[in-house]
Amino acid sequence: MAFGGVVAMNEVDLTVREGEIYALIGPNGAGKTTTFNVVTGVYRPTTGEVRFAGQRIDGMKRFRVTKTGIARTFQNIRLFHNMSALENVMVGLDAHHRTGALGAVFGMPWHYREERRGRERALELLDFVGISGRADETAKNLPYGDQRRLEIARALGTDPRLLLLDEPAAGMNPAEKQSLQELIRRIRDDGRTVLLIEHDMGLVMHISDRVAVLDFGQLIAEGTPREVQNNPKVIEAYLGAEADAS
Ligand SMILES: Nc1ncnc2c1ncn2[C@@H]1O[C@H](COP(=O)(O)OP(=O)(O)OP(=O)(O)O)[C@@H](O)[C@H]1O
Repeated sequence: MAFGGVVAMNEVDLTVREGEIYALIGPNGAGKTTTFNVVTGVYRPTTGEVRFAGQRIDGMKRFRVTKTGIARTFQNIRLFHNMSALENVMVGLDAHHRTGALGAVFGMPWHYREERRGRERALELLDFVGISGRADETAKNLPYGDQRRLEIARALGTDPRLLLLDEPAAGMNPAEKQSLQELIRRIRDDGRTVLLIEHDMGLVMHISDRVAVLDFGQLIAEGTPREVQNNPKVIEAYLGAEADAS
């Protein structure tokens, strides 16, 4: 993936297996978010392919990618700040509803039935992520950790086979990180695959089945957490980044 002269990802070849928790790590600017954007249809890769469950998805429009079974959260939380937690999840579900706005305008009975079902499903999802007690609170008033959970609930609303989480632990305290870790495991145990960008190495090394390391747009290592931690190229990339920052 190139942006003018900047090659953000260069010959990155990754395979995420069904049912695993796979982490993408690397110093700032390594190409992690770009990878998410290429997978989810925000960018069309300059060259190369993206396949999901055997199907080519590179260059597909974002809503089509969603329909194939991929959902994501963002590094900077993107919620409807003035809506309640419940409404935020329901909006995500609406994309999959049959009747939509027309049914609402004409007061169709099936619309109300679907709305009731949507409400129930949204509550289930809030319960799953552990914030059902805050369903009616306005999103912007939720504590930061709960806003991140709400984003995950909303992403799960499309019933994805693959969930991409962009720095889910950012800004969380240790207790919140611990329960996030459990939540990510439950998402996987629910039959979904998780692809994760995360800077918190403790969390990454605890929950990931495999880890890929990007540096300057190149894939420099891939393997189990232990393999990656002991890889000299990885150690160098991180130490180099620290030296640059100091
Ligand atoms: N739309 C864009 N236009 C131009 N350059 C871009 C664009 N998106 C990303 N880049 C460049 O691609 C490179 C990789 O950026 P990316 O955001 O993917 O890194 P990252 O690994 O996610 O970093 P961070 O951990 O800081 O979020 C950077 O040099 C960035 O400036």
